[in-house]
Amino acid sequence: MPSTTPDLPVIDLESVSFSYGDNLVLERIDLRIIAGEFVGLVGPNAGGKSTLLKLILGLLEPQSGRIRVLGRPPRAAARAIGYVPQFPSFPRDFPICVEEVVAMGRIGLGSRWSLGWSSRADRAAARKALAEVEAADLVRRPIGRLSGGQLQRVLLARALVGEPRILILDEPTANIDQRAESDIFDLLAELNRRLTILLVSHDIAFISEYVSRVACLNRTLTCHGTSAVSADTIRHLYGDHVRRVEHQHG
Ligand SMILES: Nc1ncnc2c1ncn2[C@@H]1O[C@H](COP(=O)(O)OP(=O)(O)OP(=O)(O)O)[C@@H](O)[C@H]1O
Repeated sequence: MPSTTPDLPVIDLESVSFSYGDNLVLERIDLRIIAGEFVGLVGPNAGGKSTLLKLILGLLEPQSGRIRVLGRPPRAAARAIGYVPQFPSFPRDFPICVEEVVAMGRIGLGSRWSLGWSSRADRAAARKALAEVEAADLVRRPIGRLSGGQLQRVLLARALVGEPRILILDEPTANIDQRAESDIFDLLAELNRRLTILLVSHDIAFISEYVSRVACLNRTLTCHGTSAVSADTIRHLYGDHVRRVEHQHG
């Protein structure tokens, strides 16, 4: 895989358009993310955020334009991406423990699963990833018995267990309280020391404290430095009726 140099964007979209049938969801999107950036992708409901992530992950193909991830077509680079989906991609009442859920993040990375169970190496990698997200104590816990914040940490560990170079997260803090949200973002700031991060959020005010750049998506894309994410930007994106969410940190 080509190495990440300052000249080679980690994620590069050139004039990408995508429609579901005749519903044009993304129009001529240009987005270039370089190594070490932490980009927040914001926008209204149905603005196309999840669709854009699916294109970068190689789960969808654009009708026009070009996407490169680490210089390669998205599918060829999929192993370099750790993905935290908007909702858990497994039933929460599934009778497995946290360690197995995290180890599943190694399926497809050459790990040897037999009869549906992970190898010793996979479980060791899972415990390492759980320690990194400060959730080592949850290792034997059934997945259905976690709080929202704990579940998000476990899903983050699952994304990290394949040792990706890029982390993509779709609304990772949607259903958790503010304290847990701050903790997750502190963790992401730490991970950003070695990983490039692209994160979808509804909460512009909150993420602008953490990210290096905000990309605003509502079928077309506009990018701002974090300081430019003003009340005007929010009004332009969401309309006057949308309340700006304020958070207290400290
Ligand atoms: N599989 C699909 N088939 C048809 N239309 C879809 C599909 N997935 C999404 N859409 C439509 O595409 C548009 C963009 O959806 P998308 O999920 O990308 O937006 P979003 O910005 O992530 O929204 P939200 O913030 O509500 O999660 C919406 O109008 C949605 O109804």
